[in-house]
Parts: sequence; C-alpha cells; structure tokens
Amino acid sequence: MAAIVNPDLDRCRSQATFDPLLLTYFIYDGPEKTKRRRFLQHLALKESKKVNDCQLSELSKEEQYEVALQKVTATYRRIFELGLQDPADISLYRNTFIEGHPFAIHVLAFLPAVQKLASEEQKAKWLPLIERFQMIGTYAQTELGHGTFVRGLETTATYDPKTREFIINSPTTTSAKFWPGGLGKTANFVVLMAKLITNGRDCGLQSFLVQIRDLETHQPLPGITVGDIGQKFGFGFIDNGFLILKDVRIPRDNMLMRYAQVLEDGTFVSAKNDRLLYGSMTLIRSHMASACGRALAMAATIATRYSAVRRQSEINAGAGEVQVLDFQTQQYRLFTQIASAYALLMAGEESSAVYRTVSSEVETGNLQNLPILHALSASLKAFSSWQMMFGIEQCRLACGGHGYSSASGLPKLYANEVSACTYEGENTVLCLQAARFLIKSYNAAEKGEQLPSLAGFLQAPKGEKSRLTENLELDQLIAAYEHRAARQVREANSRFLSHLNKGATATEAWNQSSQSLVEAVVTFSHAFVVRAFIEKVTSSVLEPSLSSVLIQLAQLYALHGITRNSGQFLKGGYMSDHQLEMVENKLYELLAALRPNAVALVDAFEFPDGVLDSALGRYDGNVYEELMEYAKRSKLNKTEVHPGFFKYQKPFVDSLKSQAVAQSRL
Ligand SMILES: CCCCCCCCCCCCCC(=O)SCCNC(=O)CCNC(=O)[C@H](O)C(C)(C)COP(=O)(O)OP(=O)(O)OC[C@H]1O[C@@H](n2cnc3c(N)ncnc32)[C@H](O)[C@@H]1OP(=O)(O)O
Ligand SMILES: Cc1cc2nc3c(=O)[nH]c(=O)nc-3n(C[C@H](O)[C@H](O)[C@H](O)COP(=O)(O)OP(=O)(O)OC[C@H]3O[C@@H](n4cnc5c(N)ncnc54)[C@H](O)[C@@H]3O)c2cc1C
Repeated sequence: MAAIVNPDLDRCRSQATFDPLLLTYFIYDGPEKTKRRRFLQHLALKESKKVNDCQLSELSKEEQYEVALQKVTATYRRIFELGLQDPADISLYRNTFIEGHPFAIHVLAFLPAVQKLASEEQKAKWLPLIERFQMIGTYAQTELGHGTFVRGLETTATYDPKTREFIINSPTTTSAKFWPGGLGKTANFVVLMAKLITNGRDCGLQSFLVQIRDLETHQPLPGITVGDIGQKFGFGFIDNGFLILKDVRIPRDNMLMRYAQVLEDGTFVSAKNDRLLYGSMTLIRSHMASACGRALAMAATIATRYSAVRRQSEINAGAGEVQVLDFQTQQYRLFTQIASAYALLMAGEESSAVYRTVSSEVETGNLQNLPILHALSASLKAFSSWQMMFGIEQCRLACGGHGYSSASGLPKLYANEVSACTYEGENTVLCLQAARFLIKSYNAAEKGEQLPSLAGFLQAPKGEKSRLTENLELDQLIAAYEHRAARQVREANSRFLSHLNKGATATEAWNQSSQSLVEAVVTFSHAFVVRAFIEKVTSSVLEPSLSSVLIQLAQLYALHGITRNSGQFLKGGYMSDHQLEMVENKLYELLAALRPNAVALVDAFEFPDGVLDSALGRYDGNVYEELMEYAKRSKLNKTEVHPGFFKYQKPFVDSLKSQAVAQSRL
C-alpha cells in the first residue's frame, strides 16, 4: 500500500510549474540513463537491506567499520554477479548500497594511481588483481609531519643494486604515513610516496607498490607497523591508518615506472615532467565539484521537504500557522542552496570534461594544458567544497532543533563531507596553487600574449561599467563575475609587486599577498561556476516551462553571489548603488517566484529515502511519526530504568538527602 503523503508536501508538488521528470532527465542525461539509474538504485536498496538494515550513524566506530566491510563486500560480490562494467553504473550501485566504506580509497585512489603511474607491463600484471580485489590498496602519501608540502615527505626508498631491491624506511617519528583511508585494517598493499635515493643521490619523490600484509593471514609483514588512527570528526566507517616501515625490501620492479625509472645498475632516468606524479590527485580533484554538488543536493532535499511539512508561527495573525517554507528568510536560506547544488553539478560536468580532454592530451605526451588543468581542478575543488560545507550547515540550521538530531541525516552528512575541504589538498593551499597560474596568465595578458580561454577574461579592458539592467541579462551576469575576478587578480598582483618593491623576496612577497591571492582564486572559481551554470541551461534544448525555472535558478545563484560580495562588484564603480539595489530587489522577487517550484526542484534529484537516510527528508513527509520512531529506538530506551540510576544517580541523591538531614540537626 502506498504511504499517505503529507498534504502540505503533496500540495507543494502540485503547485510546480514544470514537470520534475523532465528536470530529472536533464540532470541525469536523458530518459534511458534515468531509467537505468532507477533500476540500479532500486536493486541496490533492496539488497542492501537484506545484508544489514542497521543505520551506521547509530553504531560505534568499530561497529560501523564492521558493518561497512560486510556491506561493501556484499556490494562488490553483487556487482560481479550482475556483470556491471560501466564505472558510472558501478559507483551508482555501490553508493546506493552503502554510504561509505573501507574500500573507498582502493577504488578512488589506489586503482587510479596504478593506472596513471605504472608502466604498461606493470599494469598488465597488477590491474587485473586490483580490479578483482586480489590486491586491496590505499594511497599512502601523507605523513604525520607533512601533508601539504609533498616535497617535505621523509619516507625513503634506497636502491640496492646488489639485490636489485629498494629498502624502504620511515626514518623519523614524523615520517610515519598517517591518514590513508583503508590503511588501518583493510589494505594489504599501498602505493607509497617516498624519496628515492639511488647511487647516493636524492632523486626526489617517486611512487612504489609495497605489500604490507600477508595475503592469507592479513598479519603485517616483517618491518611493517600498521594500524588505525582512531576516532575522527566523521567517516567512522573508514579505517584511516598509520604505517611505519623499517628496512622493508621490495623488488626494483615495484617502483611505478611509467614516467621515471631506476635501471638495474641504479641509474635514475627522470620523468619528462615531475608533476605527472601528482596525476591521481588531479583526477580526484577534477571530479570533486560534482561530488560536492551531490552532497549539497541531498542536504537541500532534506531541508526543503521538511520546510514544506513544518508549520510554525503565523504570518497573518489568526490566519493559522504557515509552512516555514513561506517565510522569506527560509526561502533565502534554502533556495540559494538549491541553486548552489545545481551550479556545482553543472560546473562539475564542465570540469570533468576539461579533465578528459587534457588527460587524453597528456596520454599522447602533450603537456601544454597541464597547468590549466591543475589550476582549474585545484581551485574548483576548493571552491565547491567550501560552498558545500557552508550550504549543508545552512540547511541543517534551517531545520531548527530537529536539524541537530542525527535523525535528520544532516549532522553525519556534514561531518563526512566537510573532509573534502582538507583531503586531496587543503583548500587554501590549493587556491595558492591556482594563484600561480592566474598571476602568470595576468602578466602574460599584460604583455599582450594570447591566453587560454579559461583565463581569457583577464584580457578584458579595465575600467568597464556593468550594463546589467532589470532584465537580468545572463551575459551581463557572467561579465560581472569575470570583471570581478580580473580585478581581484589585478589587485593581488599589485600587492605582490608592492611588497617586492619594498624589498621583499619573491617568496616573502607571495606570502604577504597570499590572502589577497586566495580571494582572487575564489572569484575566478565563482566566475567559472556562474558561466558553467548559465551556459548549460541556455545551451540545452529544454521544454519552455523547465527552461524558465532553470534560468531563474541560475539568476538566483548569480545574484546571491553579488549580494554576498557586493563590495567587490562595486569597486571602481563597476556596479552602481542603483544596480546593486536592483540586484537585491530581483533576488527577493526570485525567491517568491521559485516558491511553487522548490519541492519539485529537489524531488528531481530523485534521491531515494534509503540514500537520504533522513526522518526530515522523507519523500512522503511523514516526519513526526519517523522522529518518534527514531527516538523510541534510542539505545537509552532499551531499559525503562537505566542501570546508571542505581549506580550513580540514586546514591548521589540519597547522600545529599542524608547530608541535608545531618545539616538540619546542626
Ligand atoms: C572521484 C570523486 C569522488 C569524490 C569523493 C572522494 C572521496 C575520497 C576520499 C579521500 C581521498 C583522500 C586522498 C588524499 O588526500 S591523498 C593526499 C593528497 N595530498 C595532497 O593533495 C597534497 C597537496 N599538496 C600538493 O599537491 C603539492 O605538494 C603542492 C602542489 C601544494 C606543492 O607541491 P610542490 O612543492 O612540489 O610544488 P610547487 O608549489 O613548488 O609547484 C611546482 C610546480 O608544480 C605545479 N603543480 C603542482 N601540483 C600539480 C599537479 N597536480 N598537476 C600539475 N602541476 C602541478 C605547480 O603549479 C608549479 O608549477 P609552476 O607554477 O612552477 O609552473
Ligand atoms: C578524511 C581524510 C582522508 C584522507 N585520506 C588520505 C589518503 O587516503 N591518503 C593520503 O595520503 N592522505 C590522506 N589524507 C591527508 C590529507 O591529504 C591531508 O591532511 C591534506 O593534504 C592537508 O595536509 P596537512 O594535513 O598536512 O595540513 P597542513 O598543511 O598542516 O595544514 C594546516 C594549516 O596550514 C596551512 N598551510 C599549510 N601550508 C601552507 C602554505 N604553503 N601556504 C599557506 N597555508 C599553508 C593550511 O592552509 C592549513 O590551514 C586524508 C585526510 C583526511 C582528513
């Protein structure tokens, strides 16, 4: 029997001015892919329940790890049985089956690292084993003492030409590998980043395949000390680990030799470009905007549906309590996050496309566009994870008290996803990497050189004025963002030059202008996302009712960014006070215009309840019943009177009672 849908939520759905199914097709690339998506999700949820129906967030870290391991092994067993081949099908099926798992880094970083860094011969030997989980690995780069400054890593791999082996050591406390996902208890191999020493010479960082555990007993191999790093902010289901190596010998063939090699006699043959070693980081960063968009879309779905169900306070006295979604402040909070989620998803598609193009050029030896890819992937990773972090928290706050309950699904979403601001490169650090590219491009533009299209906006004439009118022309919105980015880059560059002129060295001057550089990079990413969003909705063939809603959403995204950063748009008189006021008025108008479509806009993501895992975000809106059920399931309710009452509370109360009697006698 179909569940009865909350009437307020039902009414919201009926108010939509477009067909959400068409939007679903737009998001997931057409009816065929949507159909396949639904089929795989349905299958995965059904089977996942059969394996273990408990909720990870209600378990201890140790229990979460075990359940996650149970589920991920079941997931992959089914993936092989079903014969799923397409990586998109596999990740959809897996991500529906289980929210997170200890094989994550095996799949997302270890496998790609071997694909990118191993020679053809090595790939032929290892990839079939890795793909069938006969080798389970992680990407062991970060150490206790260094994560950001990769050149500071201390693990050594010293080549011994007599035995044709590398001897791997962690020479200091700070050189212990620390953080790799799956290292703690799961992996039996690592791709290890270590300083290569051959013929007495330090040849810099290289990657090595190192076995750390016995394949049968799973015991650490001689010379290996390995374990889990303990409780974290989130990610209870992943065993991030530490690893200390002492005189561990591996064959020469275990250096990943696609780019650089060590010959049998110890001669080092360097790579064409050292940065190719960082290829697997670039790969993950390039896909992170989409992942952040998805996480934010989940949070927005939960908070929007709940805000349609939740009634609290009156707008007109005596007219009855309203859905909290009717408050303009709630609309501002949520609709701007719905818009951000769509924006990140579109920008993610664009960034993945740039990755595909440039990486296929790199495969053929053409490295010309590698700096562009590095700058885009690094800056967009930072921008999208920051927007997601802020957005999920806004959605949680928008749910009031119940947003603080784990039943909402929002605390765990935040705790897990916020790590994206740190892993694959700390955000600020990545912005500073992208800043190098922007400053170089700016100076090239000043010299009249032709720039790659991504940085073409730096060539726009200075001193322009915004031509944005009441009609909110989309090209003028893009122009405003690009103008702002060009200006911020110019300002950061001037700061850098002024420190140089005052006698600072180049690196000191860079540090003294680094906050300004980070802000410039944020404006660059913001402009990229605005352009990607607008271009995607205007270049797609869409039914007019859908097209107009998506254009409103893109406008809202752009206007919101202008109001939040108005100072940067007003600088130099680019925008006038009048234009800014118009932007604000238009933004408020858009909130009202989008109100009837809010629920449909999040429904179109089609997150199944089993994936959202939220009492507040349920499709049927039966929020209160579910919250009560959740409360009743609390482990504290297993007994009517908790044993702690007799152990602590009663003796305490009784002791005060007798003291009170004694005192009254004094
Ligand atoms: C699939 C999606 C799913 C999403 C969910 C995922 C869940 C995953 C779960 C979690 C998984 C977590 C897994 C993990 O967390 S794995 C660990 C991740 N760790 C990091 O990301 C460390 C961050 N640090 C670095 O990347 C480097 O050390 C930096 C870059 C900071 C400095 O380094 P270094 O000191 O050596 O460099 P330099 O500053 O002298 O610059 C030198 C030159 O090199 C260029 N350069 C630098 N980098 C690149 C590059 N990549 N491609 C191309 N070029 C690059 C650079 O522009 C410069 O060029 P130029 O300006 O001189 O011309
Ligand atoms: C959940 C999670 C999973 C992870 N998984 C893996 C994994 O699988 N494999 C792996 O190898 N690693 C992994 N890591 C480690 C991760 O990649 C690093 O933590 C990350 O790269 C940041 O490095 P750090 O910890 O050294 O931070 P630090 O660099 O010490 O950062 C501390 C502060 O210093 C600032 N800072 C540092 N350098 C500069 C600079 N040059 N300029 C300005 N500011 C600077 C940063 O902005 C930050 O504010 C994981 C981390 C987390 C949290």
